[in-house]
Amino acid sequence: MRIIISGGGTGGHIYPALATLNKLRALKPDTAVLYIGSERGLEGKIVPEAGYDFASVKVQGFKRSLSPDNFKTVYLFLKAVHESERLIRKFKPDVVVGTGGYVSGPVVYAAQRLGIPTVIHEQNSVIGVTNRFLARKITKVGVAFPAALAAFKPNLATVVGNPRAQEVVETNGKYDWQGLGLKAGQPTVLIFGGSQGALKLNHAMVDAIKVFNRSKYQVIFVTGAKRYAEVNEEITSKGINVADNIAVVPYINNMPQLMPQVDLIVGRAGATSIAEQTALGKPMVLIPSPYVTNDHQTKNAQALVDVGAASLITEANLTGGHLFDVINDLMQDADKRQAMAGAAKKIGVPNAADLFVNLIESVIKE
Ligand SMILES: CC(=O)N[C@H]1[C@@H](OP(=O)(O)OP(=O)(O)OC[C@H]2O[C@@H](n3ccc(=O)[nH]c3=O)[C@H](O)[C@@H]2O)O[C@H](CO)[C@@H](O)[C@@H]1O
Repeated sequence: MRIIISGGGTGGHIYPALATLNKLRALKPDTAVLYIGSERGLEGKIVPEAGYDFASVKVQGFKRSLSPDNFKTVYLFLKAVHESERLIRKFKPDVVVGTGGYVSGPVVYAAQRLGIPTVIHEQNSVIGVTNRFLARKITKVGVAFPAALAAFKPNLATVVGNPRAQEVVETNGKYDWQGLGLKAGQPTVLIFGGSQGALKLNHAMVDAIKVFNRSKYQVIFVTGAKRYAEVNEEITSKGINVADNIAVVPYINNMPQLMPQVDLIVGRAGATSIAEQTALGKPMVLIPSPYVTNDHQTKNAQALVDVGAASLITEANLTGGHLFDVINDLMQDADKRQAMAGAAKKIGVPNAADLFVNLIESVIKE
């Protein structure tokens, strides 16, 4: 099979694409792959590191207000369609797959213009702008949440879960705790604000370090790569001591190895993170980002709170003290964590990569 895949901007769109490619390669080692991403997104670093050929096009998002910048967005889009057509003609894929983010718009649209089968994956329960645009001419759609089915024409979309969920479930092996300066076999909470880190969560965590210093469990505080320097400055300028049970790090490169090992996960309610955490059956504290389209993270989080898998903190109520109290209560209560873990696991889709790969193969056979 020859496949072009595109998705990017943030990890939530990139990791499902990579998990799909990894599964395809495991099943069919001779699969030829080209990943097309944006020039500025995280994919420019993550994809080549994962060992896939990478090409980039330049795109930017629409501003919600009437802004002259939107003319530039349209111009870049048309240019990216043209460039994608050139890449597609050269690579000759059997199928072109989009996993969301602005960049997948021109790439999948170009394939549609050239009459090549196209598949998109929607990670969220509320369908994104790019996927809404592409849906008009799409061959097949895989969605993570049943709630997203209604956004597509009948029989077009299938629930497949999120391919990255299967990847974290199938990854085993030891984690290098020493690399984080922590110990293996200790109760541990993992705190991260999506793939880019979250400003308010970081501030709250810096305030909470003083109290976490005295806790009997370990804390991994992931700041987001771009925010690492500013978090360290804040820690230093406030004269805060960081005890040995706490690791402050910019990014976790090997999340599928780490996530299964931790006892509680605290973070945003991005769809891909949630898919991983439910498939693994992890108790969660979610602080949904209020800055995303149609407030979809609050909907993602609420669905988990409703089934008893997560506790919710709104960003408006997020302080260091409150964050510590919620985490500390759960870390003292193994029964509660176990009940939440069981509820999470019930809604996880641990075979999502198989399901999505089958969907992709079905359009080629058609
Ligand atoms: C601000 C924004 O637009 N957020 C969206 C974006 O979030 P974002 O990119 O933050 O996505 P998610 O939280 O869904 O996924 C983050 C991914 O990055 C990984 N990870 C994270 C931190 C780290 O240090 N290492 C690491 O590997 C996680 O394990 C996960 O696989 O895409 C999601 C999926 O469409 C959406 O639901 C989110 O609303």
